Amino acid sequence: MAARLSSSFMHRNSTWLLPWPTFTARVCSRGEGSAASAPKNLSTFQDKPRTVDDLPHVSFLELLYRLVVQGFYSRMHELQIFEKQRYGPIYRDGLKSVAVNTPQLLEEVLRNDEKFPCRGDMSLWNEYRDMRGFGYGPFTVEGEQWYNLRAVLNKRMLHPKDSAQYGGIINDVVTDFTRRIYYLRQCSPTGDLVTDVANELYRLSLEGIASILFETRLGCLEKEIPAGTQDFINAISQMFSNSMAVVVTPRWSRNILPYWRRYIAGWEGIFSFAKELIDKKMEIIQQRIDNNQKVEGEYLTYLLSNTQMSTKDVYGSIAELLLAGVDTTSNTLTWTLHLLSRNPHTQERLYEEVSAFVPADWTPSAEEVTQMPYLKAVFKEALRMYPVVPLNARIISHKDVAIGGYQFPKKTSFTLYHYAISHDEDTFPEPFTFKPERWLRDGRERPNPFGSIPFGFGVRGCVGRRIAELEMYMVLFRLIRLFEIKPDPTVGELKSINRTVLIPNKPLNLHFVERRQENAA
Ligand code: HEM
Repeated sequence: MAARLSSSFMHRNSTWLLPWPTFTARVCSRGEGSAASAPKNLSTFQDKPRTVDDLPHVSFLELLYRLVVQGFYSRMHELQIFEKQRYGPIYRDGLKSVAVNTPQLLEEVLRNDEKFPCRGDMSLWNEYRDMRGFGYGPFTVEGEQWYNLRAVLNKRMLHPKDSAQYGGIINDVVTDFTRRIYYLRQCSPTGDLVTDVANELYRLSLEGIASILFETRLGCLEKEIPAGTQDFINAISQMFSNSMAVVVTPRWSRNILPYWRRYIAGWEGIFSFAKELIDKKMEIIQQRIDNNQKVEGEYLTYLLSNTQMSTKDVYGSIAELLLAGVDTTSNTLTWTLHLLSRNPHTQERLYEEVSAFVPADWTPSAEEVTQMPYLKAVFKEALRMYPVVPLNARIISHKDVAIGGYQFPKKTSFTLYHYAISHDEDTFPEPFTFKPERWLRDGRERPNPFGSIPFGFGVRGCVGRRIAELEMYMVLFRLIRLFEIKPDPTVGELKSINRTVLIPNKPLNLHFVERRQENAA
């Protein structure tokens, strides 16, 4: 348990990480198995139904050995592939959850999603909210309350038409970002190098999501980040970096050791920043109401004035949306730029699509960028190779289920090994090669849709998907039209490490060579 928790809350290289839930639900078992065994065939011809006891399983000690001695701790996504080779498509993992790692089994699990799907225990996050009387957000709330909250949050966000309304705001942010890229290039010795691109994309993503949620600009793309915004970024970092210590140290030590205090201080910083912006917006809305003026605005105004949500619930939801939206989007963009820099032919094909699509001096609208098949295929493929959320979970709470020919009682926890699935050789030949063409609808056979579902599935799937896609399409469109992106040979090979989201193991530098000739043409 601690291992999964720690992986979920690690902090590194100034990257702040989204916690995926920890699993407290155990597989209900009729008894412990003995040694790890070889995978068994999923034959349906057998005397009695197979149960969890018939599954191959990994012991906790073995998991510890792999993580600590074999060094899979930072490469838990690679451990998914290692275990798949050793134990087969379905087995009990070292934390006693049922691991599935083929598109077919993933589909079976997710088709059993209940009305209120559950990923796992979020009590560490809930504790702070309970202490301060803040409401729960989409990550922390469960059951019917979650369902009602999503009904509210989904509006103005989930449908492509909803996200299109933010096209103007996002384009403004992207314009500032390209300006910043020009500025950073100028400061570099070669005149075109941008160092630590992931950090720049983090600033872009935070600015983008905040401008939608708060309807205000934070200034992340200015030369110097404003102090209040920097405090907020530091607070996120502080909360995540102390989470692991809080989990592994006993409750009685909370007043003695510094971790709990720091962890809570991190949350205080996050909520006080969000609260200040929300309170400001409420004042503006109230003034307009008092003056009999029409209340107009984007997401926050909608939550505050058009829904039955209490202010404390708005605080909870906005904070969680903000935390969920930044690392995911920025790391996806980082991997995409990295892949394009290493694949000039792909980049050229993308440039052809981009430059043929709208006139050179034209800023594309949301409708326009979402109609570009190759651009979309590039992101689908980047997310297949680097699914920023490499692992997810479901607890089937209220019914017994049959998955892969095995019977499982209710409350069984399933771990969804997305990294292994999206590198499944049968579904994706040459799984480690970047081939956006796989995803084109040009008559070729398309891969199993469950082979890569980077935004999750069904009613509990990602609420920010359309906004993230729009932002990523818009920024890539503009960058590719302006620049040819080339690798910095001094960086060497970039590897992915797992810090809940997949991040690069070292800073990525890229050359942004201006396509001046072509732009002028
Ligand atoms: C490339 C960007 C992103 C990726 C790959 C991504 C991926 C995911 C995944 C895999 C899940 C879990 C879904 C499931 O369990 O089926 C999720 C949930 C969630 N995401 Fe995203 N996400 C991204 C961007 C965003 C953004 C921009 C926001 C905020 C605007 C956001 C907000 C959320 C929230 C609130 C949840 C929890 C939903 C719930 O439990 O009901 N995400 N995301």
